[in-house]
This record gives sequence, structure tokens and C-alpha cells, in this order.
Amino acid sequence: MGKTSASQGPGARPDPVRSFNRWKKKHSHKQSQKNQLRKQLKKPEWQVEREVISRLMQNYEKINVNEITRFSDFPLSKKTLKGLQEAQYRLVTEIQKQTIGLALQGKDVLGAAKTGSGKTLAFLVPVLEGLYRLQWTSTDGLGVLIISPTRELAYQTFEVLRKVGKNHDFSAGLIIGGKDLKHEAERINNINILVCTPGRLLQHMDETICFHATNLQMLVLDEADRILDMGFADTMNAIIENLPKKRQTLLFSATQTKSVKDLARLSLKNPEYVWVHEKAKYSTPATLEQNYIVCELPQKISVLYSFLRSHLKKKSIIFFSSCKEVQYLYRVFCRLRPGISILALHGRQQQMRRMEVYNEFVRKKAAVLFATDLAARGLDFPAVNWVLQFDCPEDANTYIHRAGRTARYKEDGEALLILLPSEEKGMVQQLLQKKVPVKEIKINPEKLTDVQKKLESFLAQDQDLKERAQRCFVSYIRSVYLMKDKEVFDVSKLPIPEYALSLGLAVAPRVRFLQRMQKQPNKELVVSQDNKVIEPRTLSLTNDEVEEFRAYFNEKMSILHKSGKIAEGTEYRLARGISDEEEEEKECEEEMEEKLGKTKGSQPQSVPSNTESQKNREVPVQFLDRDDDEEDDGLNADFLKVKRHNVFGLDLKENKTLQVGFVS
Ligand SMILES: Nc1ncnc2c1ncn2[C@@H]1O[C@H](COP(=O)(O)OP(=O)(O)OP(=O)(O)O)[C@@H](O)[C@H]1O
Repeated sequence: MGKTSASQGPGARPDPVRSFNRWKKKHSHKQSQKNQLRKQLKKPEWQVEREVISRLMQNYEKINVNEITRFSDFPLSKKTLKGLQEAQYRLVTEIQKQTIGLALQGKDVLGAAKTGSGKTLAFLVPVLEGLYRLQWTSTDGLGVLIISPTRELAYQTFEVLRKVGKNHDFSAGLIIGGKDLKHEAERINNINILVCTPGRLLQHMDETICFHATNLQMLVLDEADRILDMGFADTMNAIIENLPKKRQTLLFSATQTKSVKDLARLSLKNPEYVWVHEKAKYSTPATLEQNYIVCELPQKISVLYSFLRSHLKKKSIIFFSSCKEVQYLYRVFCRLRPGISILALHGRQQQMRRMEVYNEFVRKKAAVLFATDLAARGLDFPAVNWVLQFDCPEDANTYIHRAGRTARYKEDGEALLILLPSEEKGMVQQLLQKKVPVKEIKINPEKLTDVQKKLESFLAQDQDLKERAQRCFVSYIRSVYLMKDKEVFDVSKLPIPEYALSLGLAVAPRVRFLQRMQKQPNKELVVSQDNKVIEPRTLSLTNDEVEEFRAYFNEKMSILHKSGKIAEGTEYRLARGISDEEEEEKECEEEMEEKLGKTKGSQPQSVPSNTESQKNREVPVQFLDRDDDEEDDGLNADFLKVKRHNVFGLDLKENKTLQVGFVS
């Protein structure tokens, strides 16, 4: 019996190799048939997406604000939700909850909410969804315009857009000036979502031949109140004229002012008004503790120094009223070495430098940022513990914006306002009217260090610094002189010679406009030609005069804009009345940092290794000696103890000896 007979017999088993091959052939044939069928049936991707979109859109009408707690409760695309989740955004804030649904439904929205309440995502989510819904592609051109008042804010919005929109395929661009127009013009046409500043946008509309917004679907005006405060009303009108009438418009603002409502009337159609904190007891975040101190002008620098020495491990922003103050005091404080890293941010810096400073301050755990109101609105610096308003803000809205740089998104924060005795009554009244809960606290005189002598000696050795001190002096006086609210700002009440001394100057520089004013009859009744008694003139400008002045600059600005002769950033300086004569010298902050690095290098005990010394050189002033750090905790606790218990010791208003001490 051979093998063959056995395999061919009736009970024989089939050859497993042959039957596997047969099965395999049959299976792969079936598989290829199936694949072919699937290919025929498979819909194009766009079509599948279309179906998803129409399902999402059907759910728009069902959005119930009361049921929304997370972004995923909104009918949003997978791409947007993924971007939000990856950026750790899950729960919605009140303004997001109330506006996203309305914006998805295609309505125009005017949204107002406290600072730090999440307005950026409230418009970015609808922006992404709007274009997704239309299956927008790069060939469709410009679909969304987001207008921000400042370059910094535009940059920040652009960064958030990049983060949450990274799973979409749209192209986004940032057009804020600072680069040459031609460079931007070459790229502007391939952008679907454009984040920009008003001045630069209008310049492109006027000068870049291929730039057009005929396909525009959505316009977003962020920080609308600031756009208007900066004198961009005419620019905005001109921009809006260039946009298609059929579009959706979202307008966001932290404060509700008359001018915002005017802009809304001009740019929105039957808008939904969402003012989430309208009925709130306070207009500032509940997690923000707010206090003010009253202090004579010549003491302010020493108060600031003492404050910094007490908060060496904190992150603080100090607001000043002019660039020149920031420039001078930044340099002086670097030399004073309070023991913490100091940075400066103001409108006269080169754009690149502004970005560097912004990023550096964001990165640092403990640092102090000396800033003008450029940093006051919209900028989102994480984990800022303190906002100190060194100079009184122009009005309560500016106060709210400045203070809003801390206590953002449920975090704690503290705000301290320094007021001159002449500013106290008017400003506190305004703040209370605006529902800002501020309490007066006192300075602990034992914690004050007088730095005037040190400033004098710096200035004696450094002519450049002296000139900066003089410019700082003039610039501060001018800023008070130009303030609109004469109830709060009265230049005649400033102790001019003592202020000059406190800056380290031996004599007060001549201020032409002050001299002119002093020549005018002061507090005397003036008799007109027809023998009628006319109101006495005070040393300050009248409201009408200031208004006239501002109108003049706004007009000048818009003419310059139209003729393309203006560089961005200049507009704010003009609007604030800082003349061209005073054009700033070249920035030399790096040079200062380098100098400081070298000084440090000469202290071998604080430079243990090469790498460390290199690290140290990267920052202007960095914990220059260890004693400072050790002292920090005690000082800080003391400051807080005194503050919390409201027993700041000596009342400055009553005890003038302290003031004399500072000006002597
Ligand atoms: N849903 C959210 N979940 C977590 N964090 C959020 C959320 N929304 C916003 N934030 C964070 O809160 C902070 C403030 O947000 P945003 O800058 O949008 O506030 P804003 O209302 O525009 O403030 P301002 O009026 O000062 O410009 C940011 O750091 C942001 O990342």
C-alpha cells in the first residue's frame, strides 16, 4: 500500500497545502471584488464632511445656554474640539458660554465681559467654525479679519489661533507692521484668517493692489474700546467702508462706553448684546484684591523701590503714564539693583524688542515689567501676582484694564494704585461709580527706603542718564497737563521742584508750557471788554482746549495714515500729545543689560561657573546677591501683614515729616 492509494481512497483527507491555496485564491478574489465595490461606493471626503457639517448645523438651533458647561457641549467640529483639548481648554467661561452659540447661529454679537474672562476664545471658536462650515480653502482668499488695537495683542491672538486652530487647514497671517509693506503684500493674498492692527490694514487696503476683502465672511473687532481710545475711529470707518456689507461681525470689549456703542451701530446689524457682568456687584474679577495708597509725588520712586524689595519672588507689572518715565526709571532701577529681574515695555521700542520683552516676561516666574498703557489692555501675561499703577490712570476704564493684567481666569491677584493727594478724591469717586472696590491702605514707613541720594549720584556720573531724567520729568508733567479730567489731574498742584529732586535732578528743567501757563492770570477774575466778569483761568487746560488738542492730533494722524506717511505706533504717541520734536533716541536696552552683565562678572562670589554667568547675562538684573533673596520672605510677609490688617502705621496725609525726608 502505497501513499497514493491511501490519499485517493474514499475516507482519504484532502491535501492541506492544495486546499489552502485554493481557499486563498478564492478569498483574495472576493476581497478585490469587495474593494472595487467599496471604491465605487466611497464618497469624496468633502462630501462626507458636508454631511457632518449639516448635522452640526442642525444642532445650532438646539443650543441651550443653560446646559453648556464644556466646549464639547457645543456642536463643534472635531478639529476645533481637538485643538481646544490639546490646549487644555475644556470648561467654558461665562462669556464663551453666552456668545459662542449666538455666533454659531450667524448672529452679530457685541460681547462685553470683565478683563481676563476669556473673550479671545469666545470669538476664535466661531471664526474657525465659520470657515469650516463653508469648507473654506486657501483659494477662497480672505475669509475672516480680526482687528486688534495693538501689535502685541494681535500677536497674542494669533498665537492662540495657531494653538486652537492647528488641526484645521486654513492659513492664518499676522499683519501688524514692523516689516516692510512689500514683504507683507506678497503674502497677504494667501491668508484666510488675518489678524491685524487697524492702521496697517488700512494701509494695505489703500496701497496693496491685489489685496481685497470681497469674500470676507466675518469681521472681529477685539478690544473695541481701546481701538477707539487710541484714536482709530476714522480708520475704522474707512476700513468698514471697504468691507462687504453681507458679513457677520463680532465686537468684543472689556468696558461698555458710548464710543463702543457708536462703533457697534456702525458695524453690526441687529446685534445680540451680551454683557455677562452687567449685574455683577463689581466690575473687576472677584479674585482681585484692590487697594490704593496716597503718596506725595516726590516719594513715589522710593515707594516703588520699597515695593519691589518687598516682592522679590513675585511677578509684577508697574504702569507709568509715559514712555520716557519707563525709559528713565527702568535704567535707574537696573542700577539700584533691587534684586529682581526688571524689563521694560513701551511704544518707542522696536517691534522685535517688544516681542522679546513680552516673551521674556511670560517665561519668567519672578520679574517686574515697567510698562506704559501699551500693556494695559488685552495682553495675557500668565501668573502675574501684582499690578502697581505708579501713575494715576486716565480714567476708571484704564484702571480696570491695567488691573486686569492680574487675577486672570480664576487666578488670584493684587492691584495697588498710587494716588497723589490731589488725585485721590476724584479718582476714588470714579472707581466706586464704576463698581471697582478699592480700599485705602497705608505705607509702613519703616519699610520705606529713600533712594533719592542714590539717584543724584547716578546722575552726577552719567550725562545720558541725566538727560533721560530731564525728559522723564517733562514727559510726566506734560502727561498730567494733557489729562482730560481736571477734577483728578491738576498740574498746578504738583510740587514741581521737589519732583525734580526726587528724580535725582539738582534743578527742575524748564517746561515751556508751564511757564506760558504761569504767565496767564491765575485765579484772578478777568474783566472782559464789555466789563463782564469772566471765569478765572486755572493753570490747567480747559476740557475744550484738551479736546481741541486731541482732535487736532487725531486729524493729523488720519491725514498721515491716508497718505501712508505714518509709522505704526506713532499714532498713539500723537494721540497722547507727545510731539515729534521729542523723537526717541535709539533703544539701548541690550547695551544696559550687557553693562549689568559685566558688573556682575566683576563679583566673583556670585558667578560660580561659566554657564551660570552666561545665564545671568541674559537678563538685565537677576537676583544679584543671595542676601536679597534671603531677606525677601521676611520683607514680603511684613508688607502683607501690615497691608491685610490695614495698620500701615504712619498716615502720610497727617505726617508730613516723611515727605520732607524724601525731598531734602
Ligand atoms: N475656557 C477656558 N479654560 C481655561 N482657560 C481659559 C479659558 N478661556 C480663557 N482662558 C484663559 O484665561 C486667560 C484670559 O483669557 P483672555 O485673554 O481671552 O481674556 P480677555 O477676556 O480677552 O481679557 P482682556 O479683557 O484683559 O483682554 C488666558 O490665559 C486664557 O488662556
